Amino acid sequence: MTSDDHSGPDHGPAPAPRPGTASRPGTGRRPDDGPAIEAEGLRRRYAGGFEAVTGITFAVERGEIFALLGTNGAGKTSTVEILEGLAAPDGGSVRVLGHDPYRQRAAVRPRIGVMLQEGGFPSDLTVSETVRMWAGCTSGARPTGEALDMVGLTGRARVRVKQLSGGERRRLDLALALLGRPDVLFLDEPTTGLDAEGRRDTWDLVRQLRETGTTVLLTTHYLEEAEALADRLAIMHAGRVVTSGTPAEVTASRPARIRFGLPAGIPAARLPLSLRAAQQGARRVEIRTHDLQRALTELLGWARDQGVTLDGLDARSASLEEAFLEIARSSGDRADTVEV
Ligand SMILES: Nc1ncnc2c1ncn2[C@@H]1O[C@H](COP(=O)(O)OP(=O)(O)OP(=O)(O)O)[C@@H](O)[C@H]1O
Repeated sequence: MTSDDHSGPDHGPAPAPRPGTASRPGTGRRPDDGPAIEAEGLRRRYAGGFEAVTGITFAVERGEIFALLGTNGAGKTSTVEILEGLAAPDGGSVRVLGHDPYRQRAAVRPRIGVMLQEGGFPSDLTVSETVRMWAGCTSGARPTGEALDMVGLTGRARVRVKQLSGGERRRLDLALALLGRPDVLFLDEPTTGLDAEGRRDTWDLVRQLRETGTTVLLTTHYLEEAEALADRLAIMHAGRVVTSGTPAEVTASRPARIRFGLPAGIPAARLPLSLRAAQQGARRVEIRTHDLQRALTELLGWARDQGVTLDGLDARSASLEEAFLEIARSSGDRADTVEV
């Protein structure tokens, strides 16, 4: 595969010289200054005119883990493919390590690692043969043993790819993306199909890569993954970035939630006015609040005074999942929920 080949699976850096460090025309900035990834007003249109990415802007700083989240069909893959240089934007601009990843592919490709959703390896090769094959067209590749060790596949080196489990294939994909010691690593749903331990191992590896200065852009449907890993994130919906920031920033504006059940014979209407949430007769009550401590204190005080046991009491701060669901939901709050 050459560095200009835009077709098929494309994991690791291809052989090419490292890019020069001349200033970029018009910016006065050297390619090695500034964010690792910059997208400005980025658009992607498919045949028939459907616009999957409708002018998004974001930046990923060097050495940062950045998660791109979104509903199905939000436009994540369409965006990432442009960042990886696999497609040209239909509007706006994109820079990876200071270069246009599509037009200046030879400068960018050797410095990025790509883990696609579907790896597609020759299935008759063994794991170590596959890694050696990719290493053969990667300049400065890690030794095969090191790459396999990083992803926990050392014990499977002699196994044919077709005999690997889905999770093991994801790990092999990751090993190939890491082969060329990339400065920027693109991970498209890296832990899909991995068991809980494999997922944790991958998280540890991604954190170690950040320690050594690697920039990581990942897409994931696992919100706890984004919460655990991402320094910053963006949530996409219908081709737009709806919100972005640190996980704490994204959840900060969302209300906390208290849930409980009332005993039979105690209608929700008996709750203090400031907490009254449920319709008459509803058993499960959900209260949303921007002042969790105050609302909880009031609720517990009321329950004590009334001698009421709150069944299954559960109070929690807003999570990324809630922020995400709020964005994904087209309708408003449920009828038995109130914000206080
Ligand atoms: N080759 C294509 N031709 C036409 N439309 C496409 C093409 N690829 C993707 N789309 C459409 O573009 C939109 C965005 O798709 P994309 O794969 O980027 O979303 P995504 O956020 O990665 O979704 P998912 O989470 O389901 O993987 C979807 O409506 C999809 O149907």
